[in-house]
Amino acid sequence: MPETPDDKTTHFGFETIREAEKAGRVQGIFTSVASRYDLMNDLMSGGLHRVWKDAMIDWLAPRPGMRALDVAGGTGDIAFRILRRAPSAQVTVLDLTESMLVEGRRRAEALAFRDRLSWVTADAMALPFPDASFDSYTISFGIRNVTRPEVALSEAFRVLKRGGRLVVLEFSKVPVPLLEKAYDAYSFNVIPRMGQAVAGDRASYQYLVESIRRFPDQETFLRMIRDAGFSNAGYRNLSLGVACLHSAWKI
Ligand SMILES: C[S@@+](CC[C@H](N)C(=O)[O-])C[C@H]1O[C@@H](n2cnc3c(N)ncnc32)[C@H](O)[C@@H]1O
Repeated sequence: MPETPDDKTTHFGFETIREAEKAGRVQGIFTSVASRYDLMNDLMSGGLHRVWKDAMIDWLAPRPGMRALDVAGGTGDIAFRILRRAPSAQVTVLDLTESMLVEGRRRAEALAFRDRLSWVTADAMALPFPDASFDSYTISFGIRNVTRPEVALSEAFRVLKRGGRLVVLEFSKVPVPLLEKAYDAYSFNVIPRMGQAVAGDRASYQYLVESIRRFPDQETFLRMIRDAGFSNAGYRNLSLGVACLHSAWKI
């Protein structure tokens, strides 16, 4: 029997669900965690997410006056870092979850460059921008939540100008078996409990660790980036592969 769009399935953590349900479920998770999101990031990663995000910006090397798009930009961490390096840039922060952007706008109120930010609620799979609109496209800890990452990547390619740059920060695979075991033990035993204790929400953090396990490894994701049309693609592991930066160009 032919597959209809409604029959298509995807993963929500370790659960198999219909594709059409995923965005709503993901939105529910991030609506629930929005007010504790930044605190939980520091607690879960021991502050390491800041080092990884700084490494992302180092590799991106923001330029004065650039037009930057930060997809799944949440509470603004990447956008703020771009503007600290290049205060004359224009940064659009796009996210599926309005509550995450509300937190981001609240954080931005105290910042000198707040007028250089714009905030857009939309899905990474259907960007509300014309072709060739941006010099850079960043997505940090967002792509694994998207229902069809390959669609998000082709949208990234479409909205970038020629010469534009893609940089993706995401959790990845630790290639050392013993370390991977220790990391798994921490992820599955500690993080959901921490989520319960700090944010009163175990299920969202269980989803977080499961979604990390399901995301493609470094080489597979590199192929997906090339398949979307990008050139000069490469990656750098961070903290032994716990996280990874992928970079590529539209030429
Ligand atoms: C783990 S947070 C990352 C936030 C921020 N980029 C950071 O690094 O701190 C993931 C974000 O992805 C957003 N998101 C998930 N699916 C999305 C989609 N399809 N399109 C746009 N944003 C999405 C969520 O709403 C959430 O704000």
